Amino acid sequence: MEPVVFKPPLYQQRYQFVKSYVDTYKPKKVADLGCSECALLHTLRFWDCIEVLVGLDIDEDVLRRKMHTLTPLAAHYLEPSKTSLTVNLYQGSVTQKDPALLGFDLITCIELIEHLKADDLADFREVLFGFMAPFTVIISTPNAEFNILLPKCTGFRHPDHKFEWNRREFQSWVEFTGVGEPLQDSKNVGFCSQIAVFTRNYTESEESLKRKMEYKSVYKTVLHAVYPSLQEEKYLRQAVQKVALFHAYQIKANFLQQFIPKEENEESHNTDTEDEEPHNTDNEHGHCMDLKLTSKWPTLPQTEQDENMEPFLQGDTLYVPLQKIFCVPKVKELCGNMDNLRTMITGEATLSTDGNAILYHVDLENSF
Ligand SMILES: C[S@@+](CC[C@H](N)C(=O)[O-])C[C@H]1O[C@@H](n2cnc3c(N)ncnc32)[C@H](O)[C@@H]1O
Ligand SMILES: [Mg+2]
Repeated sequence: MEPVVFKPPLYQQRYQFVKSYVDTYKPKKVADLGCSECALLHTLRFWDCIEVLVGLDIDEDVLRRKMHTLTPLAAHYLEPSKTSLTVNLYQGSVTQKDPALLGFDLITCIELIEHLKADDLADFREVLFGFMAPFTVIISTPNAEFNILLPKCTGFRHPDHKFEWNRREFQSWVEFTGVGEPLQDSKNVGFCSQIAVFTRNYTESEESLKRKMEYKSVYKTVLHAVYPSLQEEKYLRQAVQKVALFHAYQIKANFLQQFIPKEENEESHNTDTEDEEPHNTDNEHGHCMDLKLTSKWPTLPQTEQDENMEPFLQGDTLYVPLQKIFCVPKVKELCGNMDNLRTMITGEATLSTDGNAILYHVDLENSF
């Protein structure tokens, strides 16, 4: 018999099933029970909608071996994401009730239930649907009928399996679907992995939730990782400072271009191509860089809008208006309004007394 080959591999199709659900329904709190090597959690980690990601497994060693795959890296601190994410890994049994798993939008149990003994399976059903009661549960488990298409499979698919259900056993209590279809001319055996999706059709009362929250914690925390995000004041402040002060510096550099003596300006651009923008004609003033030039400046702007927007020199102080920095789309997106911009750069830049401009000391005579 031709061995059945799944493309992509079956485990990836199971994960894809969950990812498609997440794409469609955008759950915020997601837990994976029997998460083992945390592979599903790892792929779900950067789904923007997910704010809390939890893994539970009875095997602490497997969690400890893989938990590093879920901790934030230096790159996450350099570029914090817009949305917040907390990842918790717990060691414990799915037959135990712990408030840590209350209030979830989605709980997945991928190839878990067949590892539970009959008693534990009964307890788990009560824990999952009675206590945890998430909005949605996705359960996948092997389909025993498919095993005739798996030549190497003589008993159960895995020595630790306590049972493998046929479709009827599973279908009697679930909305029925699955991944891993048999070839077209194969027998009608159903999917290789059977998948059940349960959706809660009632709203839990606050009183009931409160009662459950009072249960004693029993799981052991193996990992608690909070990813840096722009939801946190300190990371937002850092991001604003980085982008705003970079642009302020660029505005300053562009402004000062016009004072660079012509020859030097040409030298520094001796690799210019024809494609580049023509040089600012103000540079025609040549290299006689003296204070006459600076006193020629500022040509203070005419309209009020210009006044708010354009950098200008007063003596040896360059004013870079916050309004101009605020017009940079990324700055606007991060700050929302000018007051926030002002607050977040205070302390990192010197501001004018009215707080409307960043000040730079410039020494035009000795700068070029
Ligand atoms: C086949 S593995 C799950 C694979 C994983 N969900 C995936 O898709 O990659 C089954 C996992 O269930 C865990 N497990 C078995 N009994 C458990 C229990 N009572 N409570 C929590 N986890 C349990 C095992 O330690 C094992 O890691
Ligand atoms: Mg299994």
